[in-house]
Amino acid sequence: MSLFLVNRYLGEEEDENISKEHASNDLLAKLQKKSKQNQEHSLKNKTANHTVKETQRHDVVKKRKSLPESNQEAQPRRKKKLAAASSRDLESNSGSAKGPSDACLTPRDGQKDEKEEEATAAPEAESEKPQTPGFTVMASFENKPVQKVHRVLPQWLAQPDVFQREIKNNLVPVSDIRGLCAPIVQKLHNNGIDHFFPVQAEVIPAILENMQNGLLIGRGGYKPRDLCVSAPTGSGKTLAFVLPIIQLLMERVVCEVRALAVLPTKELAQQVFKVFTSYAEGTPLKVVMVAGQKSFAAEQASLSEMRGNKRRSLADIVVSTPGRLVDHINKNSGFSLENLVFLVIDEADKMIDRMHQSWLRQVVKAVYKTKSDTRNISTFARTEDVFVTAASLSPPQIPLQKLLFSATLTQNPEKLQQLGLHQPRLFTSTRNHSAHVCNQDSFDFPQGLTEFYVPCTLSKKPLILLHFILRLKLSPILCFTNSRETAHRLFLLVQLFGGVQAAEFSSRLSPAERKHKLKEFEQGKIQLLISTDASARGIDINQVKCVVNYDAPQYIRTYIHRIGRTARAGKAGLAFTFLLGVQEKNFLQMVTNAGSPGIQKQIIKPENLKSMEARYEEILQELAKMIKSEKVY
Ligand SMILES: Nc1ncnc2c1ncn2[C@@H]1O[C@H](COP(=O)(O)OP(=O)(O)OP(=O)(O)O)[C@@H](O)[C@H]1O
Repeated sequence: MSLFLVNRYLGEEEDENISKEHASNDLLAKLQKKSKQNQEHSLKNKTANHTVKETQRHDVVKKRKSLPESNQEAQPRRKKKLAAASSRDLESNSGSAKGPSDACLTPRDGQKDEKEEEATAAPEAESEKPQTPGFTVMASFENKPVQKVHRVLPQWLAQPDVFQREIKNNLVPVSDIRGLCAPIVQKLHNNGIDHFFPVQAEVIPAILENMQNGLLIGRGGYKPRDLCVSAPTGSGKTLAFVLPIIQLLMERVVCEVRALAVLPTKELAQQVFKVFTSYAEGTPLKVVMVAGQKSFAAEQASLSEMRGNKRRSLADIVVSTPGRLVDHINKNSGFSLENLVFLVIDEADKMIDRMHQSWLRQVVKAVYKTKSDTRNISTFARTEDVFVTAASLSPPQIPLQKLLFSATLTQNPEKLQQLGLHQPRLFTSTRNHSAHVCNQDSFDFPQGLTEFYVPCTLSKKPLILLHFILRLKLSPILCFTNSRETAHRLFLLVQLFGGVQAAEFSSRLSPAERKHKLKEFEQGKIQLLISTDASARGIDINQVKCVVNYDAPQYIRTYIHRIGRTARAGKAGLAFTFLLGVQEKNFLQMVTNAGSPGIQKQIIKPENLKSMEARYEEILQELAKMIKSEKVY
């Protein structure tokens, strides 16, 4: 019995009574006859066409030689010929094998060369071809205004997990977070933390939910999803990854590098290292920093040691900068990432910009570099599979989960794609994520921040800054310049003026000096820290009341990170940007487009600066001499 009924064409005179075999023989004979007829027919046509084409070509040449014909006259005649040809085709319809595409014509006005004549003449002769009665005039267009195309986000970016931006009114008691173990809760309590900030309350459980019996396993036994977190500056992103990582690794038996946090600068690496160390205290976990603050050999010794002829890891958690990390991957045979489970990419947008250094490719290569001997004895496999299938998970894999954090995370899928994320999940407080259409340069600003811009001239900038400290008592002030030369010059000027405890912070200083200056600033020993963008990102300095953009930042991301050094952890803060007349329009536009809740104008009256002007004129000359002598040495 057949499974499917196949209907076959049996010809017009199908006789119900004849046998199947008989019918198919008949049909075959009929088809053969028809095919023979068609062949003869097409042969005849070819000969006829050739003769007609030749005659046409002769006619065209003759016409050209004798009388020039205007387009207006020629066009209707050509149309008539075509219409006649197509109606003949429709009538005859002799079952020619040629397709309708042969009949497509595109006559153009005002062009009458030999080719065109051929094109119009040929279909006239090829009477067998089916043709459409009308024809489309090409090369003519309507001048419509072009509609703007909006980028459409992939689903994970368009539908994120959204949390509250406002911190103070949305604190979550630590005890409300499921899955946090008692030692971590105790540690938080000791550090004076009884409530989580919104980003922490959302992200910590999301990382913890993949932990089962000390193993990292995603939903349904698959690889866990990678997480991207976009939250305002000072919203507590560091604890959001430090706490779950410590909790998930604290039960480990053998010491191996299982978590790696990569940050763009030494200062940031130092800061995150401190937080990891503080929460790893009292657990067997060892945290090591490799950011170039010590010699390579010293870092090498802190990462691993040789026991007999066996390598032994001395680090569970490594905090690093990309350059030094790549050095250790390539030159330190004792550094292994084969057991890595968490890869934290902090300040992720900055780290994506550093992708040309191919640090991530090197990390991934080191992670999946399992030696053949260990593969045989290990219960778990480590292979870099493009597709996650049941087969690819047998034997069970050691997964690698990527955790991305930034206050200005790019929404550009092309850029994010470079990170090779696995089914990513986005956590954000940004409002515009709800729409499928995105504005790439829109970000969330800290709730407690008040923004001002100060219209000024170049020569009045130092006086306004001094006025802020000496009269308005706004210190401690973190002041940003666009270059280290400006930072240095301004520092010298303020020092010469006197009455203000100032310091500079730029690449002119050694890492140790920079660390020292930051410490003094935090302790309140320095009222004014004049810095380049070296301290703009991620640096968490307690009690910065006020940020001054002495030079207006060129990019919105720079602005957001600079002003984010104040109004941290739900506190209030002020941000002033000095603007020259020519900068005002563009700067205000940039800030408004970025989603700023509002930037107010702050005018400093000239009479408020008058009393400082004489002294200022005096020191300008001294400053010029000082800079000249510095250049000589
Ligand atoms: N739950 C909490 N309770 C009180 N203070 C907290 C809490 N979480 C974090 N903090 C403090 O808030 C400050 C900002 O935290 P953190 O540096 O992690 O912010 P961030 O979001 O990483 O900022 P940035 O984007 O600028 O790097 C820190 O001083 C931190 O100690």
